[in-house]
Amino acid sequence: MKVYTAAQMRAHEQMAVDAGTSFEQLMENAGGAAAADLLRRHPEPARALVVCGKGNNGGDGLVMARLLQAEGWRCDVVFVLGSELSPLAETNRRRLLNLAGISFIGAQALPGQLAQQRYDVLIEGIFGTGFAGRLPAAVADCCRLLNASDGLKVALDMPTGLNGDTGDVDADVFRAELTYTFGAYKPAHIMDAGRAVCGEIVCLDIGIQ
Ligand SMILES: NC(=O)C1=CN([C@@H]2O[C@H](COP(=O)(O)OP(=O)(O)OC[C@H]3O[C@@H](n4cnc5c(N)ncnc54)[C@H](OP(=O)(O)O)[C@@H]3O)[C@@H](O)[C@H]2O)[C@H](O)CC1
Ligand SMILES: [K+]
Repeated sequence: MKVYTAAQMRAHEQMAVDAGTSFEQLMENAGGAAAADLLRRHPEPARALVVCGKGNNGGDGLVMARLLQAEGWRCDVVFVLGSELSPLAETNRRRLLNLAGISFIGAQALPGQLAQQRYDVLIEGIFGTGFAGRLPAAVADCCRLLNASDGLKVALDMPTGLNGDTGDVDADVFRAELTYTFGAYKPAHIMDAGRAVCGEIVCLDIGIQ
């Protein structure tokens, strides 16, 4: 079992890029592998909420949204840390514009939306390996809302509020039922406190060593 810290992930990602795979392709591989597994579990078109931060963890969610909508899913996308995204997340946000089945909802509208709309799947791409420090209040509020909502709770790489390197768990951590991690497990995935908030953990190949 491969277990990589955030720094080791960055090093292996760079090795893959040096060997000819672009960062963009790595993100496509991550979102693509997660979407493929989800589609095997839910072959019928369903309705998903994709909650994104501003980094590449959210970018993985945006790739998933595109691939799920291509299979007839309806995906609502929300950005909880503003609209200034990482370059790769922005590229994948643009790819969603004008696609049937994709709607963008404002972060302010999320509580009302969750009260009136039942989602089959909640995909959380707020923070991954780039997370450090404490959860911002807006993110903690969002995680509480998501935790109280129906629908399969899916975390990308790690549930937001779980530090992948240290295993520290915030009180308002997203409580996932399924965690898709990419390239390798992260230290928190094999710690008891971390495992308790990840649900089933599926490690997906994205083309790094
Ligand atoms: N490593 C790989 O091979 C691949 C990784 N993928 C996915 O990308 C994420 C990691 O993406 P990254 O952009 O590095 O980081 P995150 O998306 O987790 O978040 C970074 C942004 O979050 C901000 N941040 C961090 N901590 C806080 C905090 N406490 N409060 C507020 N904001 C925070 C940070 O901003 P800074 O200003 O602090 O720098 C970043 O903007 C990985 O987990 C995978 O899901 C690829 O898609 C595939 C290859
Ligand atoms: K996440």
